[in-house]
Amino acid sequence: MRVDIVSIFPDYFAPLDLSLIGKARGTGLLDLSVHDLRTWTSDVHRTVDDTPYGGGPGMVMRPEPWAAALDAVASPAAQLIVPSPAGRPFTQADAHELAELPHLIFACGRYEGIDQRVLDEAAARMPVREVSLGDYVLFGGEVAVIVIMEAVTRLLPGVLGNADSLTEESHAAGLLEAPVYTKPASWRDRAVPEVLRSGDHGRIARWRRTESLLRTAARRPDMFAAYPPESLDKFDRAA
Ligand SMILES: CN1CCCC[C@@H]1Cn1ccc2ccc(-c3n[nH]c(N)c3C#N)cc21
Repeated sequence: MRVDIVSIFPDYFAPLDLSLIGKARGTGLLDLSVHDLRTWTSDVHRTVDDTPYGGGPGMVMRPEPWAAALDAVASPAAQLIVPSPAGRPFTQADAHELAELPHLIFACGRYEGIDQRVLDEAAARMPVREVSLGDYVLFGGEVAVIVIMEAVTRLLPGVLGNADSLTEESHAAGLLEAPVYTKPASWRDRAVPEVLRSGDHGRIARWRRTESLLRTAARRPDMFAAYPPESLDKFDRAA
């Protein structure tokens, strides 16, 4: 997978040199380039913003540098991902869709956002997705891109050592994952649930599913309501 990120703060993406994303870059699973939008400015001050038409607070990112940047990094297979508080909520399903694509371009907005004509112009030649991480306001798109990059990269074949972990985790099966435990068996007078130390894999699987269902019902009624009724086991904590 090829990924191009365009931002006025390219150093924000230093974390993408670390851990499994850094390893994926090193092994060639991920071809990631980070670009400074100011590369495509033409004035001595390297200006990327200007006052908003119609008035209002703050500044808006000018279309010319963005158009030149997108021209420079685009390819026939590219899709443009634009983080925005006005975007559609980004979900695990979106992560799976993006992980299947050959080339992603991320446009990181700042200030009050990017001139709308940049997105309109891009949409004339490639798919454009405006996505939001959630109902809160960030300073810009960079943090969202780091989150999306982690959600997508971990789905690429060969990045996770144990692909099984992708099937059991939260949101993968439409449920929140069950609690996890490790040694010691008792810690500050708190014991690990006996079933997890029973060696009875059937009981363990039933216990984990029940815990997932209970957690999802309690914490994410929206997810629980969407869970196919035919998939619901009876709640059996006597696993
Ligand atoms: C604050 N400031 C004036 C109001 C409008 C937004 C602006 C800041 N800002 C500029 C570009 C940009 C991109 C994404 C986000 C963002 N916020 N929350 C999310 N879930 C986001 C995503 N994904 C915020 C951004």
